[in-house]
This record gives sequence, C-alpha cells and structure tokens, in this order.
Amino acid sequence: MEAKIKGFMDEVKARNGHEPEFIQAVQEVAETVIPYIASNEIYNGKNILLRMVEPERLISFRVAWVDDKGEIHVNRGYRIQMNSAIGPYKGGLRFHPTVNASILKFLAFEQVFKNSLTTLPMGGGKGGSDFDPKGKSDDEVMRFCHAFMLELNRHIGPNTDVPAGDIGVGAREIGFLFGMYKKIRNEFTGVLTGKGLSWGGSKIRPEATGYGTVYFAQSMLKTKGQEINGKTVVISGSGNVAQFAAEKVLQLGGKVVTLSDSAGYIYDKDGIDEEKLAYVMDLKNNKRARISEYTKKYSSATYHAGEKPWGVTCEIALPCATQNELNVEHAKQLIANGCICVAEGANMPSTADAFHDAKILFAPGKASNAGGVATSGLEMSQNSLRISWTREEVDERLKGIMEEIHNSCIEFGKEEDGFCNYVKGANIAGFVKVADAMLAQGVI
Ligand SMILES: NC(=O)C1=CN([C@@H]2O[C@H](COP(=O)(O)OP(=O)(O)OC[C@H]3O[C@@H](n4cnc5c(N)ncnc54)[C@H](O)[C@@H]3O)[C@@H](O)[C@H]2O)C=CC1
Ligand SMILES: O=C(O)CCC(=O)C(=O)O
Repeated sequence: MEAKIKGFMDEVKARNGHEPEFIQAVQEVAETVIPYIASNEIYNGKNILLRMVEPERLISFRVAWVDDKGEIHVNRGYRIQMNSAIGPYKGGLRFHPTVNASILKFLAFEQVFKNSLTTLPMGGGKGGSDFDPKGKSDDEVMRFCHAFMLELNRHIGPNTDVPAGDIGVGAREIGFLFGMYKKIRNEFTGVLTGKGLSWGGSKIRPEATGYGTVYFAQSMLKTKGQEINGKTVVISGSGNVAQFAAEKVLQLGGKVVTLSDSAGYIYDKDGIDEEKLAYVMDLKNNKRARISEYTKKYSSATYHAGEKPWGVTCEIALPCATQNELNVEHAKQLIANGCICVAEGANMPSTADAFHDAKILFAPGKASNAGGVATSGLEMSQNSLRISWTREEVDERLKGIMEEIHNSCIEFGKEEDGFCNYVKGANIAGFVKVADAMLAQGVI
C-alpha cells in the first residue's frame, strides 16, 4: 500500500511540484482513500483520485483598479472550478496577499470533500485574489470588487458556480461583488451566498461556520460522555469563524481564554465573556484594528506578540485562523496540558504531522467547518424557492447536518480498537459520494 500511495503522490508532485499546500492536502487524502479504493472493487482501475486532483477548470485573470489617489494597481484574480460531479461549483473567495494557485487549489480540493459531506448537492470550487484589503478605504475595496467581478461574472451563475466569502471577504465585499454581477447580467439571482438579509441572504450564514464547528466538537465530546459546559477553550483567529465559535462556546457554558490575529494572541485569564466578545466584533468588523487593542481595554488580558495560543492550558482547542498555524510541537504541548478535543474551524490549520498519531478527538476542517458551506447551500435553496426560513429553522437544519457529518465520520472512520479516526472518516465519506457520481457520469 505504501508503494501505491507513493506512486500516486510522485505523479501528483511531478505535475504540481511547486504547490506545497496543494500537495499537503492531497497527501492527507491519498493516505486514507487509496487503501479504501484498493479494497473496493468498483473504484479499481478508474483513476478516480487522479481525476479528482486535476481541476476541471483553473481561471486566472488580471484585475486592474484605481486607488483613492488615482494610482493604478494590478492584482491577480482566480477561480478554481475543481469538481462538479454532484452539483454546481461552490466555495469561497479569499482576498489576502498570500493567495496563489497552490493555496486556492488546496482549498478547492478540500471543498470537494467538505461539500460532499454536507449531504447537499454542491460541487467544489474556490477563488480569490492576492489583493490585500488591510488599510484600504471602503471605496478602494468597492472598486477592487467591481473590477474583480467584471471578469468573474463570465464564469459563474446560480446553476454553474456560486462563490461566497473566506478570509478577507465578508458581508461588505459580497455586497460589492453582488451589485456588480447584477448590473452586468441584469438579473437578481442567488449567484453568491453570504448576502445581506434584506437582499437574499440566509439567517445564520454569518454564524454558521463557527457555530457548526462547536456543534461538531459537541458531538465528538458526547462520544466520551463529555460536554462543552465548564471547559476551557483556546481559539485562534478573531475573524468571522473565530468570533462565532466563541459565541457558541459561551452559549454552551464554556470559557474562551484566547483569540489571535496574524500579529499575535491575547490571553484573558478571566475569560472572554459576551460583552468582551461584542467589543472584539466591533474592533475587527468595524474598526478593522489589531487584537492587541483588547489589552488596552481589559486589564485581565495579556498580549503575546508574534506567538500562537497553543501553549495555553485548555481542554478544547479550535484553530480558526489560517492554514498550517498549528504544528506537531504545538500539538504535543496542547495534549501535555490536558487538551482532549480539537475541532478545526479554519481550513487545514494543522500541519500534516500535528495530530497524525495522537489518539485524541481530532476533527479535520473539511468535517468540522462544513457548517458554513452547508448553510450557503441552505441559502441557495431559499433563493431558488424565493422564501426565507427563520433563524430557528436554519439553525435546526445546521445542527442536523453537523450531526449527519459526524455520523458519516464514525461510519467510515471507526477503527478496531473503537478509536474514531475522523480524518479517515471524513475523507472516505466525502470521496464515496463524489466518486460514485463520477463513475455514473463516465470519463469526462
Ligand atoms: N468564512 C467561512 O464561512 C469559512 C471560513 N473557513 C476558514 O476559516 C478560516 C478563517 O476564515 P474567516 O474567519 O472567514 O476569515 P476572516 O477574514 O474573517 O478572519 C481571518 C482571521 O485569520 C487571521 N489570520 C489571517 N492570516 C493569518 C496568519 N497568517 N496568522 C494568524 N492569523 C491569521 C486574521 O487575523 C483573522 O482573525 C480560514 O481558514 C477559512 O478558509 C472555513 C469554512 C468556512
Ligand atoms: O459558503 C461557501 O460557499 C464557502 C465556504 C468556504 O469557503 C469553505 O467552506 O471553506
């Protein structure tokens, strides 16, 4: 089996050798899915995984825009349409200076498995730009989004490809992108998700990724007779996913002690309560300031510049910032300090080796953060039906979907000693649905 996996990865590396994040994401899937393929006759000799690692379409384009001083800038825009076997391409847009083809291909690849796990009919895609929204005025962000959509609109549509937000793309950006799509195409459709509530957005979509991550952690803890109530939780990030993960932990009686951004983390020994979290939301979503500001307002907190929060003692860790922010040393430290449960809110925040051999409750992002895209799927359904479900209705569906994903992970990930390997479970469950559809549709 080792040789089979190596042979497959050699072929992937030969084609994508300069794309480390993409190779990392494929390796993790190959290690669990190739043995499954080998033991399941119907997938043999069909080169399904090799077909799945090649994007159906990779679009790259120039985005030229004018700043407030009248200077012209050029960024690179992308949309990776990875796999449409089970539905229209679906996945977020990331605006961050680090964006490149490798990062978007890893995200698009993960998205295929994640969307399959949601039980909803969505293929996988991802896109974005190396544009940095930090320090830009609202007008500059608007001009960039409009310029980006001038090209992207040709490649998307409510039955073709439905983008949404990711790092650097929130409600403000989705509004500007939607406005330009509507202007160019002269149609009001559900072409993007994460829209504002008064123009087609779904209730709970902003909360969904963070809430879903905590619902998944709840399901994992339940298998051990444990709950969130009374537990100390370390969270990284302070953006959309981190904020609503923190909110749900508080609602369930947990104590959140950290948040972070790319410059460092804050540790609040007294816990980040509802009032403090509201301050963080205003700080990040409106003032767009650094998390270090928190310590100026709350003396119970300390700031740790240039560091990650994984050395802080906790029972639960929720990495919610970005890829590869938690390595094997961090993982050892967490476990040594008593951490029993890690649910990834971000995409691939743990390095490949971090929890590889750790027998704790560990959920990969493609399972635990799938609540965001699942609720985007619910937004698509509401748009098609031209109706709007209540907050309670959407939250109930979200909870149900997270429960289903957890069940799928158990079905395919439970090992002989009773330990659930959630990575294996998520990879195989995600693979089966897409692979079966690809088999049915023939070699295309
Ligand atoms: N927004 C969504 O619905 C979903 C997001 N995700 C993933 O969750 C993660 C966070 O995304 P959002 O909260 O939506 O983005 P966001 O833009 O709202 O927040 C991103 C957060 O990550 C931090 N960050 C960015 N680069 C960093 C770095 N190099 N080191 C440390 N921190 C860094 C930022 O300071 C910020 O706190 C990403 O991995 C994203 O792909 C996953 C599923 C859905
Ligand atoms: O809601 C969506 O379509 C995108 C969510 C996303 O980008 C993700 O799950 O990583």
